[in-house]
Amino acid sequence: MEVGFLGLGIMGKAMSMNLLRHGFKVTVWNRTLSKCEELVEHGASIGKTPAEVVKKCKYTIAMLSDPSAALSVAFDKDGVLEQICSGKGYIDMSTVDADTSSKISEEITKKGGCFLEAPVSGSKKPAEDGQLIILAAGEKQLYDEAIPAFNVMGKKSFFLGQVGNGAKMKLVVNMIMGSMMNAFSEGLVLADRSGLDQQTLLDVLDLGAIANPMFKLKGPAMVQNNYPPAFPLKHQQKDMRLALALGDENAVSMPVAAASNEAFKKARSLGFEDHDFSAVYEVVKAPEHSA
Ligand SMILES: NC(=O)C1=CN([C@@H]2O[C@H](COP(=O)(O)OP(=O)(O)OC[C@H]3O[C@@H](n4cnc5c(N)ncnc54)[C@H](OP(=O)(O)O)[C@@H]3O)[C@@H](O)[C@H]2O)C=CC1
Ligand SMILES: O=CCCC(=O)O
Repeated sequence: MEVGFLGLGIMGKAMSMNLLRHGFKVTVWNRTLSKCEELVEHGASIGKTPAEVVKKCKYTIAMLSDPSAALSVAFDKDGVLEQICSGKGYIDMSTVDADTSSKISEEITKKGGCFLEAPVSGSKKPAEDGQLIILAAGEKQLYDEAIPAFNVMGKKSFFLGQVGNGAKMKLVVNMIMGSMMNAFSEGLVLADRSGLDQQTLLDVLDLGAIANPMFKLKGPAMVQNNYPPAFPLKHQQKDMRLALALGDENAVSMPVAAASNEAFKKARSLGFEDHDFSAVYEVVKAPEHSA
């Protein structure tokens, strides 16, 4: 199966590498073209523009930072829309809001192409290990055709119906995750300031009802003030912002998420945007601190 892949950041690089490892023919494009080189060493071809990739491939996947990047790659000069046509599918796996996804879907469909949104749960390591959770919505036939690729990139795929449902599900999940990270950070600070050992807190948490892979993975690094970027904080803040907008649209009051968003915004303004999102711990610990 020949697929195009647009966007070779933390996630896109790992996902496209997995496709190559499993025998897919992959043509890659990245805004910063030099990032394509490592993939080429592993057998990928390069497309000079998103349009060139779409022209060459029946299926093209995108994994881009945010709504403005997703719109730009689809709509701008040399973008996806220039070459999408009947018989071709476009699968956007970026985390965006439902409106962005719907705009892209509408224009792809007008040109005769098929569209699927398919954001993912899971971070750098699950992407490397092909263990993502795929939250797809849109054209069911394209979903069925994409299953061989999804099976390589993920451990489970959900088909959630009409375009927008995948985006919304992803934002709900990340809203919960961002709020949990803030509560976890407060707990680590409270343990420390009240004279408890933080490692013991991690051990206690890991044995109880609120044990979870995120605390287990990030906790030991956080207590060492170490935040190697797996999920960049700027993207978590984008997801909190988009989830809060979804809350506004649906008149859902989310004071916990709103307070968490403030902490992520503060962390961004202090220079932690490219650190892992667990760096929000720095703000909870010492709001006056800077990176
Ligand atoms: N990291 C994670 O744990 C997870 C991330 N996600 C989501 O996946 C998406 C990608 O995340 P991740 O790989 O971590 O992000 P990165 O910041 O590592 O990569 C972002 C990618 O988007 C590209 N990009 C940014 N702006 C533009 C633009 N205007 N035009 C074209 N390309 C652009 C970048 O290109 P360039 O290299 O040129 O900057 C890069 O390829 C995001 O939506 C994120 O929320 C979802 C699940 C987990
Ligand atoms: O969007 C990023 C999600 C990160 C994760 O699920 O661990």
